[in-house]
Amino acid sequence: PHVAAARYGKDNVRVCKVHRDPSTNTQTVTEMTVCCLLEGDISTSYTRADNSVVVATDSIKNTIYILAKQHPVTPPELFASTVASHFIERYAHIHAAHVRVVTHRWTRMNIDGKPHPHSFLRDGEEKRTVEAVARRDAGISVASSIQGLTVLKSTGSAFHGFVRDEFTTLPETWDRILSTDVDATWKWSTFANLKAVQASVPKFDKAWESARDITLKLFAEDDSASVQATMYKMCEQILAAVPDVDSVVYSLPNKHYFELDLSWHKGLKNTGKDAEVYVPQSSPNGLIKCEVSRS
Ligand SMILES: O=c1[nH]c(=O)c2nn[nH]c2[nH]1
Repeated sequence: PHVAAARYGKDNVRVCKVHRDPSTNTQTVTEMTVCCLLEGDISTSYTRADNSVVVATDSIKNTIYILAKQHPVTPPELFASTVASHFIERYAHIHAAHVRVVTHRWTRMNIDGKPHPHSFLRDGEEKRTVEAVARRDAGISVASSIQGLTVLKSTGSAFHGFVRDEFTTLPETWDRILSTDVDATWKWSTFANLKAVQASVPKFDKAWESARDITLKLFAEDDSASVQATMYKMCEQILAAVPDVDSVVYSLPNKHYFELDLSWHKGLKNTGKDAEVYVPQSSPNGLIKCEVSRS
């Protein structure tokens, strides 16, 4: 037997960085959870108990804090690339570094109609996530995501015309509740090196805002024929809005809200056009995935 693949490192490294701007007496908070896994000439640490090739995961954790102190932590695309590049540059026997940065929401409070200088709120568990992979002599691949953005629309969603056979019980509908947790990823064209990522810094926040706005606008306005049809439109519009992105990936659970027949109670009408009271389903859920590439 031989080691077919291996990577190791530290997961769930929680980082909070406070930026203080004395000129405006305003402070900004960035909180993230980092995972950093290394690949390279490390097989002997598995096969021969050879620890001489192991950069301890504790040292990886220390490095993440030091780099957070010495370098910008925003946009997350830059920080993830900074961390990944560090390990390739510093250790000749490490050939790839996989870094995931999950950023949490700390939205500045508006107090009496004014942005507060140093107070923030967690307005949702939605995450902005980045995965950067730096490979020796092969540049840096960066994928940006929105995850856990939970949305619901109470109409404007239909699902009919699907396969009807001896396995089918689902009634067709022209008007249903649609709810999902958005998981959207846009994959950037490979960056040659960290300098190339730094040169693209102005594009990352704009791309995230575009992807988020496109997702919410289409979710709200599309007269949805299915999750599939609506998510494809989201992919198309993100590709059109962000030229440096090669492909877009969506993974959307269909979080069902079932109609409830109450007619057994004195003929109470609560289905179809009379539906008002629904039963939210925890499980099972539909799960609809797609990747749409530019060419
Ligand atoms: O939007 C939907 N797509 C599907 O594939 C599906 N299957 N059941 N309900 C569904 N809704």
